[in-house]
Amino acid sequence: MFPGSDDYDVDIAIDEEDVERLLTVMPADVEPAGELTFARNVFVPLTTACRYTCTYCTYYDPPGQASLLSPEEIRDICRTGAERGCTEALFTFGDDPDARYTDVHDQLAEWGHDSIHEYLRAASEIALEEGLLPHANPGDQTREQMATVADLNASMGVMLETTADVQAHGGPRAKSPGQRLATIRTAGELGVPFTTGILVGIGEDWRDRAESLLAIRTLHERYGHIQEVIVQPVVENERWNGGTPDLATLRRATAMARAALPEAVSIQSPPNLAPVRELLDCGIDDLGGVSPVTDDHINPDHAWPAVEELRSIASAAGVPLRERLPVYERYYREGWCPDRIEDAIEAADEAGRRFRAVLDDS
Ligand SMILES: O=c1nc2n(C[C@H](O)[C@H](O)[C@H](O)CO)c3cc(O)ccc3cc-2c(=O)[nH]1
Ligand SMILES: C[C@H]1O[C@@H](n2cnc3c(N)ncnc32)[C@H](O)[C@@H]1O
Ligand code: MET
Ligand code: SF4
Repeated sequence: MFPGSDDYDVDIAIDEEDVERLLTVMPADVEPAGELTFARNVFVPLTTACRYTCTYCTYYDPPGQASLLSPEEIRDICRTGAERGCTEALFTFGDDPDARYTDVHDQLAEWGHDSIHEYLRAASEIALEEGLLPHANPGDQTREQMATVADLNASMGVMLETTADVQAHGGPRAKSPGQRLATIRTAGELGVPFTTGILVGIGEDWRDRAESLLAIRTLHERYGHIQEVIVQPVVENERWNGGTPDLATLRRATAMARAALPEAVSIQSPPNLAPVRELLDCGIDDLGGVSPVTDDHINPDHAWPAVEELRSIASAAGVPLRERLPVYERYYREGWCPDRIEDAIEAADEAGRRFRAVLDDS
């Protein structure tokens, strides 16, 4: 059905009638949300080594030049974040650095790790020790890789981006939609609360957007694990001059996401990349993770707004702003969280950091 589906044994059939219905959805057809949520995080870019070469991405460095954060650097970032009231350590970094990056491999081996996932496990331990809840998005993951870190993560994520074969993902080192769908499925099988989303403006058309959202819905219907769907505009940078979607496109794509997913699944718009004030009537109910401490290392030209700005946005929408944890409340209540995560939430409360109050503040 989707490019690469067979390679990863992904069995998702999209109903043509559902596609047609989504293609008619406009902003006026969706209900605005009753509140806006956000999370406070620190961005921990473990490595800029990446197996892929997405043409819109300035994050990755070529072999020989890639960075690798040391355990001490990870601890420093997490400690500062905890001191500044953050709840989440966002581990998002280059996808599965392979044998092309021998220097990265050698450094990991010197620190006693066979793979980036083993290192991610160690990094998640550090975050927990410093009082933060890990949320890892290392891109595509095998079941074995995800299982290596799942018990130390409050939630995990990968952007589906698109189910279409687009040139931006092309070339010899191409992302495969089938592999990304398989990653989202694996999270469902392992019971990991999950964040995903679409990247708008990378060469996909309206039908591709509808099919991508329906593929996410299908996996959520099977496992119930999708906590939020990000509708993210691609933004220009020194590698990407393919433009950013115009407002009408972004409004329609956001409304389409709202219409495609059940109400319990949040629709997130990133306030440093998208004109969120113009999207408030398109069904968004979450503003994602913002950091008082670190840059958005993926889009460093786009600074996070301060929480005061989020408050002003919510007030423009006439709805309350509520802080949340990286794991959504219902998953915590329904017992999805691994023991270590439940313990960390409890320990934060005992230390006066009130993680449960963030959950309860609804
Ligand atoms: O699951 C993901 N979360 C991403 N997040 C996290 C997200 O905004 C929230 O922290 C999650 O909603 C946690 O629930 C980002 C946060 C940033 O600060 C910058 C970039 C991203 C990108 C992603 C992403 O691709 N996937
Ligand atoms: C964390 C997510 O950031 C997205 N990402 C990478 N480069 C860009 C860009 N130029 N604009 C917007 N999003 C981008 C990818 O979809 C990745 O999954
Ligand atoms: C730094 S981009 C986010 C993580 C991963 N490389 C991906 O594209 O999915
Ligand atoms: S978007 Fe992620 S997978 Fe693509 S090149 Fe950048 S770091 Fe690698």
